[in-house]
Amino acid sequence: MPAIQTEALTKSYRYTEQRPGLSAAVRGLFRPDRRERLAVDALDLTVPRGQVIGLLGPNGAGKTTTIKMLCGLLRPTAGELEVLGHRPSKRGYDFLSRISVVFGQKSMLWWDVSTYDSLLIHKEMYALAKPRFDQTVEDLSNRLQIQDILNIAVRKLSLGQRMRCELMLALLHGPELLFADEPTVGLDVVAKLTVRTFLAELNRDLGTTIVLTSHDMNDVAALCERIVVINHGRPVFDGDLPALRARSHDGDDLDQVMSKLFTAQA
Ligand SMILES: Nc1ncnc2c1ncn2[C@@H]1O[C@H](COP(=O)(O)OP(=O)(O)OP(=O)(O)O)[C@@H](O)[C@H]1O
Repeated sequence: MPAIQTEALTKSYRYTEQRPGLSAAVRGLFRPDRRERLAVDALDLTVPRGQVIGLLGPNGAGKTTTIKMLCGLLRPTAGELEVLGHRPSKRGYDFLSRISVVFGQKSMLWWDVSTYDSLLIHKEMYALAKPRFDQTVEDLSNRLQIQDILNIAVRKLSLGQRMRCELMLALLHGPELLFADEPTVGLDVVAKLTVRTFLAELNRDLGTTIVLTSHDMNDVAALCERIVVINHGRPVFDGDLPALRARSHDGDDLDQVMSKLFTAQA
């Protein structure tokens, strides 16, 4: 059974267009201008277990929407979806204890308490036994080099420190599948390298399946054995790094290859 299997997975958002100006805003109260935006358009995707896949695309391509459906945070509008043999939107305990998600742009840590306190809350949520909890905390904090900052309030951490703590919290319960949505956004080169090395080791040592989104092609080149590029919610490329590089002409670097891929399909 693959880690992820989708068939014609579709999500459209309904929203109300806000018109500029006071009188238009008042008119809008009585006659709202309802619109629909197709964010993910009949996506077919199969991800085998143990794969590190890069889900790439321009801003607004539908990457975050796809990830939110895969982890059950959003209900699809249409299509079929199975993740680790489960229907994600049911949000069953067995499913939730086998996956995890980390967002570079959104914190899952409690802001006013230390990372260690957040870890203790997750220990209870996932019913982890004390010896396993202690062992995992020691192992992950060594790998992420955060032993010294576990007891500091999260709001006092730098972005790079917080991101490493986010990863630790996300992985405390030993998920088989990790969704990492822009985990290196805003990080300096040293912090980016630490996160990349950590994710590579996680996949190599524990066989964790990883779905990564990133706008940094160095992350993708270092980590992803497979790259799926989506635009307007549809795949426009599915292959490995050499196949992506093979699209390079006149010495284009990977950013230029991606840029051409985005605009050609727009
Ligand atoms: N709650 C919402 N209501 C209406 N439209 C939405 C909503 N959330 C996302 N969208 C739209 O859906 C499309 C896909 O958005 P999504 O956030 O999935 O893109 P993305 O590929 O993750 O972009 P980025 O790289 O900028 O994070 C965009 O056009 C966005 O404006």
